[in-house]
Amino acid sequence: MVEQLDFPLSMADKLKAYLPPTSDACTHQETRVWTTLTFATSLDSSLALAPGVRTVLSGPESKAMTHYLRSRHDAILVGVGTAVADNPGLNCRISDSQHHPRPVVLDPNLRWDINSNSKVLQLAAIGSGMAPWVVTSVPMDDISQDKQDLLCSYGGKYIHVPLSSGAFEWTTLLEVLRDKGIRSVMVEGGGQVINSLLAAGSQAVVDGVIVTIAPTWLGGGGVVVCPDRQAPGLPAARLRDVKWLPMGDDVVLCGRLGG
Ligand SMILES: NC(=O)c1ccc[n+]([C@@H]2O[C@H](COP(=O)([O-])OP(=O)(O)OC[C@H]3O[C@@H](n4cnc5c(N)ncnc54)[C@H](O)[C@@H]3O)[C@@H](O)[C@H]2O)c1
Ligand SMILES: Nc1nc(=O)c(N)c(NC[C@H](O)[C@H](O)[C@H](O)COP(=O)(O)O)[nH]1
Repeated sequence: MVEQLDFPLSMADKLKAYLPPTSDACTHQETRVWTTLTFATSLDSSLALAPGVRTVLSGPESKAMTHYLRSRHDAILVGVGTAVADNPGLNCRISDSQHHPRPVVLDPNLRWDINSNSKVLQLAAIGSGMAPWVVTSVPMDDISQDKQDLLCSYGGKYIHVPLSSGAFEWTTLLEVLRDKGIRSVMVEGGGQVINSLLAAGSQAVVDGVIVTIAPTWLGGGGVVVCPDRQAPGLPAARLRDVKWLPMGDDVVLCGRLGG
């Protein structure tokens, strides 16, 4: 049975200021990709009990919110650590939405063994999601034709982006996505992706931040959101235009960062 989630319009309205403009109100989207950072965290800033462990934090209401966010973005971006740990679907399961975001997976060294058993491809095959774009630093000529054909047969592809100081540069990544028709992206995680996006040189690309905070402490050893400081003695980042929305047992924190 395909899961169906509902998110009340009254709640959706409260998130509006933190989300990409709808196509009829589109202004800046021709030139920049609207970037929303969104994830669920424990009270001790953990995304998961340990790297590689799928950990449910969101309650039903905030989970529905996350899927509403998926209905409002062209793309959903995760790191290969999340792809490997969670075997995620990365689709939209809101009952009255026909839209699925394009999954984008940062996999510089092609660590993800994506195959016909991967949930994201199974969903794409039945029209309940889209096949991923895998962003890698491996040159296309070095990716086996079988691998490329498999992804292509589901409607996905590999995209080569060179590394800069050992990582993809966010402005470059977003330009690549924009050139392929993406106008909005939600970055879901995991820890390394979020910490890299919140780094001093990158956070300016973030428009909206929507964080689910679950009333639980996961304890030491988790996957932690803890970006580097801007400089010694200076905080890493601070949100503005902040709003807190209770959602079931969780609270959802909305704010703006760069933009
Ligand atoms: N609670 C949540 O909202 C949430 C969301 C997503 C993932 N998770 C959890 O987080 C864990 C995975 O997090 P993680 O930190 O281990 O992995 P991750 O998903 O952040 O992936 C890390 C990998 O992505 C690549 N990567 C990340 N940033 C990059 C950059 N700027 N340039 C180039 N490559 C980059 C690298 O290969 C890196 O090893 C899993 O347990 C998953 O269940 C939780
Ligand atoms: N909002 C949120 N609450 C959580 O409790 C949790 N664990 C995630 N995790 C985010 C991660 O990026 C993907 O949501 C998962 O990998 C599962 O993906 P699917 O639901 O199968 O698409 N996100």
